[in-house]
Amino acid sequence: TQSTRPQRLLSAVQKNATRGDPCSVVKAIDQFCRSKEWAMNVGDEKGCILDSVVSELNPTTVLELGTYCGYSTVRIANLLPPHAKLITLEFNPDFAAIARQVIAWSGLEEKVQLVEGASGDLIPKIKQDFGVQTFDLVFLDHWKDRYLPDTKLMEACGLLRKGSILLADNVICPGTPDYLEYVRSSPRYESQYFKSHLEYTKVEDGLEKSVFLG
Ligand SMILES: O=C(NCCCCCn1ccnc1)c1cc(-c2ccc(F)cc2)cc(O)c1O
Ligand SMILES: [Mg+2]
Repeated sequence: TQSTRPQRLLSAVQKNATRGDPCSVVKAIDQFCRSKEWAMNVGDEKGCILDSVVSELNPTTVLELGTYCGYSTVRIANLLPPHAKLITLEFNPDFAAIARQVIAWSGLEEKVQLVEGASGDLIPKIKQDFGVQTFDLVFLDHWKDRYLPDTKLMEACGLLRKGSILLADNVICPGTPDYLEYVRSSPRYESQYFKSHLEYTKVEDGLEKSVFLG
């Protein structure tokens, strides 16, 4: 039977990266996506912007919406302090199965909790089921039409506090127009656009960083 792109990406990690070395896992995925097959990881260019936001914030609680193969999960977890926790939600069980193996190969399982399911169903359960009260950082990288409803849901569930940071991928390509309009016009957010490119291409894309003002 035919392998899937996530399976081929995982094979490239297991072949070219060193177990327990998150940087080599990130490098192996970027090399695979540049030289073999494009895949929808945040990528190296936007990944550097992600790294700088994480490093500056030094978060202890992080929520990632959209794990895919775990590329950004590994980038973020690699920069977290010892007892910090990253919860990552993935709807697609095939993606989740690959991501678990990529995260394990990087040796960062201790810092990561991957939960399978729909963000709309899981977000209201986070406080009771995962022992997190609020998130210092949320990385949005799942279905683009879920960014806005899930942001409103996180507000309603009290998962954001004054100073919480939302960092959203793909605000230009594929685009999240309703979300962008909301965080840029709402008095409850201070937003900033980081211009970049769609992963592994010359197409414009960028990250929107929005601080929740409470
Ligand atoms: O759709 C994307 N991500 C969501 C994947 C499914 C999420 C499932 N899920 C997880 C949790 N809840 C639901 C995405 C797409 C593209 C892209 C850009 C150009 C193009 F021509 C084709 C594709 C680039 C990205 O960087 C992306 O992130
Ligand atoms: Mg993305």
